[in-house]
Amino acid sequence: MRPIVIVPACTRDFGEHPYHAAQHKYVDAIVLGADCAPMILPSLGKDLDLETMLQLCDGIMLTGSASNVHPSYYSEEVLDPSLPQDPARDETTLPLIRAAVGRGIPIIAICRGFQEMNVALGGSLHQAVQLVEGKFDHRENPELGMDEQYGDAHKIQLTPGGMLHAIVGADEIPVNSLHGQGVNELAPGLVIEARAEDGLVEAFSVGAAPGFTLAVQWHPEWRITHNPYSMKMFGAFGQACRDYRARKQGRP
Ligand SMILES: N[C@@H](CCC(=O)NCCCC(=O)O)C(=O)O
Repeated sequence: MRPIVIVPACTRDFGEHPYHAAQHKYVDAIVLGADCAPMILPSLGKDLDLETMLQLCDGIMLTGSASNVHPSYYSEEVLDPSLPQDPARDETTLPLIRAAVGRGIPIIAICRGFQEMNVALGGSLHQAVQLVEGKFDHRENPELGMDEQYGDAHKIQLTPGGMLHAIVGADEIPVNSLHGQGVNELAPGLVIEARAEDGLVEAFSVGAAPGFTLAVQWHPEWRITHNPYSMKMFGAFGQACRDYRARKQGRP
């Protein structure tokens, strides 16, 4: 039996009907990279039976999304109302993150998921990184094809001696970049695992968490089997989920 990894959905309207949706590349990475069983979790917010979901799962993946975490969660007004939001996803993931970290449930978080973790644990975001003095524009060019949009965009420097440095086995790696927002104030207790060349935090872990936690701003799920660094990251996450499941079942 493979460990179950829950994937909180984005809410989207397809025609007249609202859906709970997750992109294929994320759930595919859980299978191909972590050798776990993905299960998309409807973002029901306060109506979600959080306890049942936490009992059921052996890991959590927080995906990217074009939508932004609502800035009211870090006491700011919306800077650009034309950008998409997903309140139902916020209401689902932010309490889920806090509960899961406390229980040691393994978490891998990507892009929006990375930003959700920082906000859920008490941090804040730059709502438009490109407007911050000294920071690059980290957004993708939407006029390019997908392979170019998800291609290498810049390098990141991994924190020497850090968890991600140990997993990846390199001091510096190239990453893609498809985000307009980014970490401003890092939440208390988060450990920086990588920074971009402009100093922006690109990866962190939760220092005191009893379980595996890895949050990254880029997209390791993209064509995961073609990227050895991504396969190492997801491999470590998958092993953490297997270990968590074994402990839950009282096995060594
Ligand atoms: N909206 C946030 C997060 C950006 C993000 O997750 N981009 C990926 C969207 C498409 C995908 O899931 O691959 C921001 O703009 O910073």
